[in-house]
Amino acid sequence: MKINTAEALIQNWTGRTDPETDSWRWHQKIQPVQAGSPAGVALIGFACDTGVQRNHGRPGAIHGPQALRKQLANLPWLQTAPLYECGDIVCDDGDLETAQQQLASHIAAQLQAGHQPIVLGGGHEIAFASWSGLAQHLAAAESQPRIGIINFDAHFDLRDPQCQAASSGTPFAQIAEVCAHKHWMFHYACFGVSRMSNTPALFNRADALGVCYAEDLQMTVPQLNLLQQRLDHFMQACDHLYLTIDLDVFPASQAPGVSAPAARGVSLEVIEPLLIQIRNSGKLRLMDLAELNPELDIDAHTARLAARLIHQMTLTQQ
Ligand SMILES: N=CN[C@@H](CCC(=O)O)C(=O)O
Ligand SMILES: [Mn+2]
Ligand SMILES: [Mn+2]
Repeated sequence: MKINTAEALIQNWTGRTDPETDSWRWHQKIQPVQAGSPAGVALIGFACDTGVQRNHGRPGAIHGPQALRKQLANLPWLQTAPLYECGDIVCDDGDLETAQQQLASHIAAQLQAGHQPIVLGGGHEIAFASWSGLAQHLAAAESQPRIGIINFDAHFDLRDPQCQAASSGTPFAQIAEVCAHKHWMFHYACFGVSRMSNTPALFNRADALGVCYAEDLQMTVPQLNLLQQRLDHFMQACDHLYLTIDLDVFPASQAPGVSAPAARGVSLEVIEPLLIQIRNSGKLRLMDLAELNPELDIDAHTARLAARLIHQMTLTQQ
């Protein structure tokens, strides 16, 4: 495990500079986070594909944070909250568990400082670390925090960690185990899950754990209203939201740069309004983006899509 510091990474935030007034871009606004920085959005990288490798996927997500920052750098600045670079946790030695612990502590520290972290993955093993960071932070003030996990994903990622090493396929089952141990509710929604990409054993585990899910086939524009009602109902039962977006939820034509591209997928047309609903709920504490694999991307389509989602989620409610 190693750390890329915020001060080192800030040098990489370069891009176009325009002569007109009111033409700021992200690379001109981002600052390295410091103790006492006013509350803002805190970007943290998790450069890791050890979980994908353990899950027999295609490596490359370790380069995700760098590719994503490159696309974020040139976005026009429409945001109101300050934006901070907080560095990378790099898992370069196969020791996923240590890297996850480091990321969790880093996230908890940023939350404690009043920031809203956005974590740039990295394989979906990021989710166990992200949730653990939020849990650490909330446990300091609440005995039984009501956390809702919203995952946009073609997969449940509920593989049994008792039968296999922790990986990109196990994070939500790991979280369910920790919740059971702590007597916390496990409130998990998976939007976009595909019958073609999950065995019946995983659907059965989802049912046993009371997971709220919408299949890719149900996630169409005519169904959007119903999906919004279901999302609203899910969000009402919790106080804090952790949003995680596995980019393989999108059709392969929109997101080719992932380990396991979707044959069908769910279109941005449907996902974006749901994300805006989550943003506007006032309960979102933490989000991450998982599975961006620049080595498999085509003309950075997936990285651009991921950057758009981050842009959208950091806008103030209109
Ligand atoms: N995070 C990925 N999870 C999927 C990967 C599936 C695949 O590689 O085909 C899973 O374990 O089900
Ligand atoms: Mn997936
Ligand atoms: Mn996943």
